[in-house]
Amino acid sequence: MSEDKLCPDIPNRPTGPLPVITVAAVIMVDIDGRILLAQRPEGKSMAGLWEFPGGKLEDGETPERALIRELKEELNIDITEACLAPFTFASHSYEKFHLLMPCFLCRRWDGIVRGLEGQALKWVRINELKDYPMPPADEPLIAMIRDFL
Ligand SMILES: Nc1nc2c([nH]c(=O)n2[C@H]2C[C@H](O)[C@@H](COP(=O)(O)OP(=O)(O)OP(=O)(O)O)O2)c(=O)[nH]1
Ligand SMILES: [Mg+2]
Repeated sequence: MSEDKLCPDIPNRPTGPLPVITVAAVIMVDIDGRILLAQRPEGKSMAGLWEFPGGKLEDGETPERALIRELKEELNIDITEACLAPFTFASHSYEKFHLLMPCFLCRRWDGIVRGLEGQALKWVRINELKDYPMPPADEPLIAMIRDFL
């Protein structure tokens, strides 16, 4: 048997176990097909990068409940579970944790989007997404969104 590996190890990948953190995210699409990005504020990890709205699940919370809560807290809008369509997920090892991020699509919400936590918000066309640097976990999602929209 050859020792050659079909899938070589990714360099610099930590070998010890990483805590798995679940973050729910939503790709909000407006009537013109633009997508909402939020900029991570100064003082947070990955500050300045653009992300899909959402956040970490609290104990006992489903991804859908977490998004309903986060979008109210962060964007001042109301959404319902029925308007959250499971779309894809990201699974990515950062240095200190492994991110598991279920991503939903949402085209309907109540209220006007407003950044309640001082974060910059931007409605972006799919072809412009490349101009907004995103966390590494998000990079594979861009092609999936482009294929879908
Ligand atoms: N909401 C969101 N988070 C993302 C995306 N991509 C990505 O790597 N993340 C990471 C950044 C954070 O580590 C985590 C989001 O959790 P959070 O928004 O509740 O985190 P936080 O800023 O309160 O806390 P932290 O980053 O200081 O740990 O997931 C994304 O598209 N949307
Ligand atoms: Mg958040």
